Amino acid sequence: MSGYLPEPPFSHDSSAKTGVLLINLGTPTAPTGQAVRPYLKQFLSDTRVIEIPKAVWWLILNGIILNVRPKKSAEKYASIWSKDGSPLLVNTRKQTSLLKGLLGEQGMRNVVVDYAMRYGQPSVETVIQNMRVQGVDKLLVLPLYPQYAGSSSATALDDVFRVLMKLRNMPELRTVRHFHDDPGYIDALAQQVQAHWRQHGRAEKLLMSFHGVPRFTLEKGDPYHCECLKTGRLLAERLGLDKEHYVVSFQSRFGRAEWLQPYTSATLEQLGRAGTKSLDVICPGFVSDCLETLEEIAMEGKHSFQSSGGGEFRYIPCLNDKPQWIAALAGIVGKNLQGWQEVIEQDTAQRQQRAQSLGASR
Ligand SMILES: C=CC1=C(C)c2cc3[nH]c(cc4nc(cc5[nH]c(cc1n2)c(C)c5CCC(=O)O)C(CCC(=O)O)=C4C)c(C)c3C=C
Ligand SMILES: [Fe+2]
Ligand SMILES: [Fe+2]
Repeated sequence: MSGYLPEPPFSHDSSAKTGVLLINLGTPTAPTGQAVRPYLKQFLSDTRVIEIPKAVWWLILNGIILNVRPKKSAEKYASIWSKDGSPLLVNTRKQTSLLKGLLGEQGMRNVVVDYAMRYGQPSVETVIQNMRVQGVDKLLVLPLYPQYAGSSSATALDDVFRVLMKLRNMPELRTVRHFHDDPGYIDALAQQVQAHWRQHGRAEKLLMSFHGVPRFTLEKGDPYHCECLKTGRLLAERLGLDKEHYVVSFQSRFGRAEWLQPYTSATLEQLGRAGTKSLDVICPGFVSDCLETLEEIAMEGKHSFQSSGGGEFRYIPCLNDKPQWIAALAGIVGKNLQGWQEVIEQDTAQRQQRAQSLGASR
């Protein structure tokens, strides 16, 4: 038996299509220890995420972490869970359907848009197979992480490559590495901050908190840190903020190793101790609100800032389903589809002509 996945049935009639596959991290199916455990097991078994010798990590993961963390994480998930499910999933689903609508309005025919999750469901394999059944033979993959990191974007792309290795008839492939300095994305963030300022006024400082990664990854050549700083600088420039009025920090430290600094938690405490009267906080590295923004920042972060002496804490939501973000996403997709759409349109026109002339000769 070959290790290939089945090929979709061949159809002479189906015209070729482009697939746009958005990939996000994934999230548990329920805010319970039982549901969080397999999610964490898959996530934390990824060697792009945990770079400790496999045998040692296996013991720590199975002996300690998977016995303790699922219950604790589940309590945190329960505090942010919505009636439609995990915010990360709900937001990713909305973004997908809004992007599909906008690309259609922009006249991009024969484009199939869908999302998959790196960990959990829907899996990359299921979604790619489903796209192939719909006639997709050109695939654009866009990990929903503005800044490239080995532990986020690269592992999402690994998943795609693993699926392609199992296909006899591979689609053409393009990948988006990052969009940390894309003008549409920076502009969407700036509009989000400005809308918040119009509603609540402007705080003393703006804190931009990005997800952290271990510090050694920077030393070994991962560009993530530089890309976060660049996003921060571009956003500050776009908002007209000078260096005293904004701070970039890194959150979500996992384990004992040093991660990128300054840590968000320590920064919030310092700002609180320094008597900061009001603070705006945004998480520009997340395009969807999720556990790390809604619980760790908007709840825990607020508490540590205020209990250290800080004043008003105003969390600015992620881009989620904001029209300016969906427009930016469509712009990134459009740029990356250049050339392909023309081929598909020519192909469709030729098919139609052939069908017409066949009809006329009958
Ligand atoms: C924004 C990009 C992300 C990078 C880079 C990233 C690296 C990274 N994460 C962990 C460990 C955990 N992260 C967890 C949640 C989580 N992480 C991201 C994004 C990035 N992670 C998101 C969007 C989320 C939220 C998921 C949701 O369901 O809402 C978790 C799970 C929650 C918990 O138990 O704390 C872990 C664990 C590491 C180790 C790492 C880089 C090495
Ligand atoms: Fe993470
Ligand atoms: Fe966290």
